[in-house]
Amino acid sequence: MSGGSSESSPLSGQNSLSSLSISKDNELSSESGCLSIVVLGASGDLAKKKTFPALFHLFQQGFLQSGEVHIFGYARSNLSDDGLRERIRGYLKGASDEHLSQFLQLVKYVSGSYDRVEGFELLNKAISEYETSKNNDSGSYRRLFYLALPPSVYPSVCKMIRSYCMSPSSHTGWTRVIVEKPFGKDLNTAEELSAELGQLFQEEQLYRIDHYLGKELVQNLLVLRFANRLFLPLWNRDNIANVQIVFKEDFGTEGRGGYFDQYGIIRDIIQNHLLQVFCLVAMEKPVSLKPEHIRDEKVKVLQSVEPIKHEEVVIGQYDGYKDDPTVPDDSNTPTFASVVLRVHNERWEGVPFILKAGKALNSRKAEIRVQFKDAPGDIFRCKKQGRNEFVIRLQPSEAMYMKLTVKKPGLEMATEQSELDLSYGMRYNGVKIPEAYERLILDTIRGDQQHFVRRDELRAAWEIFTPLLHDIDGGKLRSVPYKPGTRGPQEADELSRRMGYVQTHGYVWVPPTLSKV
Ligand SMILES: NC(=O)C1=CN([C@@H]2O[C@H](COP(=O)(O)OP(=O)(O)OC[C@H]3O[C@@H](n4cnc5c(N)ncnc54)[C@H](OP(=O)(O)O)[C@@H]3O)[C@@H](O)[C@H]2O)C=CC1
Ligand SMILES: O=C1O[C@H](COP(=O)(O)O)[C@@H](O)[C@H](O)[C@H]1O
Repeated sequence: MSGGSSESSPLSGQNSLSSLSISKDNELSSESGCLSIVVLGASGDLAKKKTFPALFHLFQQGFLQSGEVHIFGYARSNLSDDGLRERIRGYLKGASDEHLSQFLQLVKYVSGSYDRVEGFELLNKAISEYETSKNNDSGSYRRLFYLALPPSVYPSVCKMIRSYCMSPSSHTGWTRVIVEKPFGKDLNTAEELSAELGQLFQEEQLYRIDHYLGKELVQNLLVLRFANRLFLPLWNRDNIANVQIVFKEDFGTEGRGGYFDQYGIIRDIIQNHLLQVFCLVAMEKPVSLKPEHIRDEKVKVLQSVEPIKHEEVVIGQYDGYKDDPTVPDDSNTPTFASVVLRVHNERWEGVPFILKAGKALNSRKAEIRVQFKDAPGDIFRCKKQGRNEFVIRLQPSEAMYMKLTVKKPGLEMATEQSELDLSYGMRYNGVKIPEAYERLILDTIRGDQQHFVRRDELRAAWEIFTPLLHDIDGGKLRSVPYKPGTRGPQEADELSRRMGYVQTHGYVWVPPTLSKV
């Protein structure tokens, strides 16, 4: 790995990948020069809770180096450099005061509106001053814009960036733009947004972020599926009865009711995060690990999804959701949904994929549960012990475990359900698992689009959900009420049963301990 800057990073600089990028043929190539990272919407929630902490962690690990990088916050609020630094300081954890102040010194603030020339001219001036101050004639000028903003201002902000803030053509380098979801509200609005941004930037410059693609166990899915002989012959309709991809939160919309009510849980979680996970579980093996090969396969599997049937959907809304003054009294917006996807291809015909997400439920977790069919000719008569299940828990406490039937230890020939267990906390004790945003911002700097959503992928995703969303918006499906702190509507468990999911009864997990060797 090449070192890049001569100025030292807090952690010795041995991670200095700020100067490495993944070229089109997936080889690492080196880049040096100035890197300007601009966080637009710097005064907002996402910026302070996710974007700046992610940048800080990259800095701490030496991926961003003082000598090469400068960070600009841009927003309408009237703040000074120190004002922004104070605002984000409390969210930057786990470092010495010295590292923290080194990082904060890299952060500058520019105030301006999102649709006026003056602000963007000021921003460009600030970036250029930094670039020329580095006396960087041979190196490249790299400009990364992170849009931590409501999507309504994406088009005007992107026009301004395109007109006033691009990396100067007098130097080598690049301009890249990270855009946050929601990418539209349905197929038409998403296509309009794509067309507007597409007129301003090449697809290679646009990074549509879905932070679930940055989670450790989501990134593990391709390795798991395609590097393990064990799974290759099993991963299909002959062996798998059903797949559940589940997101649960144990809190409600909490002050975000106004935003949430415009979108609902399908647009907020299922159409993007869970569908991305679904792609990685269901897609065919890509030709190689090149981003385009992977994304080609994702598009193919999305295009093989059949139209969603109303009778294979349950939507719900928790009691008390409408107490939020920003939510209309007659809102039908779902805070819970369970939606069955069916893939019309040779591998998956007949296997239901149940995508379930809900707020204000009984627990917080995100997991993939692959349930296998019963073993034929069961001489142990052990069906009561449950089916094999392979569970990948994305959060909290990353783990993957295979529930399987074993002989109960003892003199009798009795069976019970147990597990092969890979709990990351135990197996990778002390290893820090990177935050999703951290990883994805680093990918952007490296020019690796593998974990970002391509335009045709987005289109295919909206094609699946738009008819259902329009029917919900038009009142053709009604949200069933459910009590906060429960599993959601009973109708959803009923739907899972109808889809062939067989719940295991009597399985008790005993967390492993090495103390009784
Ligand atoms: N390494 C580790 O950390 C391991 C942990 N464990 C723990 O052991 C416990 C049991 O594991 P496991 O059996 O996999 O998970 P659970 O018992 O939590 O859930 C199993 C499945 O049953 C569903 N379910 C739960 N209650 C009902 C109900 N009343 N009606 C219909 N469906 C229901 C769940 O749905 P839903 O998803 O909606 O809740 C889920 O799909 C869990 O807490 C698990 O985290 C087990 C093995 C390894
Ligand atoms: O995108 C979103 O994700 C969060 C959940 O993210 P996680 O990484 O904590 O699982 C969710 O709370 C929010 O509603 C949604 O917009």
